[in-house]
Amino acid sequence: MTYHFLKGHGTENDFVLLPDHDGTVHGDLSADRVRALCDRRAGLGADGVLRVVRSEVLGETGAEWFMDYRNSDGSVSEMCGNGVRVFARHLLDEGLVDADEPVAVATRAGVKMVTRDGDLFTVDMGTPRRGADSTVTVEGRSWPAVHVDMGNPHAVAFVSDLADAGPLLEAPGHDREVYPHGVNVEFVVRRGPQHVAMRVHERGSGETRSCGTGACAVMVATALADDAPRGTAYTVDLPGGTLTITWTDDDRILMTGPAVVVARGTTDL
Ligand SMILES: N[C@H](CCC[C@H](N)C(=O)O)C(=O)O
Repeated sequence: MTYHFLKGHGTENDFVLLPDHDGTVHGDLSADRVRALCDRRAGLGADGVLRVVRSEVLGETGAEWFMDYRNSDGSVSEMCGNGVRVFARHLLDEGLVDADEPVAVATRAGVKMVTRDGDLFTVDMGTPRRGADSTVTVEGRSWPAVHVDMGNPHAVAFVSDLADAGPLLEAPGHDREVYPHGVNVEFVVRRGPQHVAMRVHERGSGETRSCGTGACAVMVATALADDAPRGTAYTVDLPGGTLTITWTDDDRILMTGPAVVVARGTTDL
């Protein structure tokens, strides 16, 4: 069966978007099909899939549109920060939402509000939650890991050099009691005041060029270490680009970055 897709990315964290407004095209979006779509040789290639479906179809509320996010291994995740910017861009590009209002996107981690300013999109990522800290390991080396939950789980490790994380071809060792459903692991170095750089091994996708929720988790861990006042903006450099993250006075995380749609087409996958 042939159907439409779009390809987009946010700081080179890339996604296949599947319009499925009434849920009748991809209602049975299986892990196998997600893996086939994300395959970078035999498929379209992506870090994940964003299914575009009306919330009512899934019994969700809070916003007209629901971002059904899947990792490239087919697993389901609660939230995707770079993805929600691309998702909001798509809704605006297609005239599916009022361009004069913030875009509301329902997700498994609640409703996210997205505002556009030219080529930049700002997402209210909600309130970060701290969990039990632990340790992550790579090739026999270990580091303390700060536990930040952005609707999905993160373990943030400060390292002296991003190369310390090694090739990141497999998931870093982590405490499965602290992270029973797996974890996104970020490695961070300082670049200056309110300025860090990171790499990430994503649960279900492997090392990616960027991770929006991961950048938020990194900012939270760094701001806590700095005892930074609320309202301080941090610059987070990722292999795929730069995001600006702010922790507001009312304890919410705002993430600002680009979102582009690079292709539209049809596929039989
Ligand atoms: N790339 C996404 C994160 C996906 C998280 C997913 N790997 C998980 O299992 O939580 C982002 O921009 O936030």
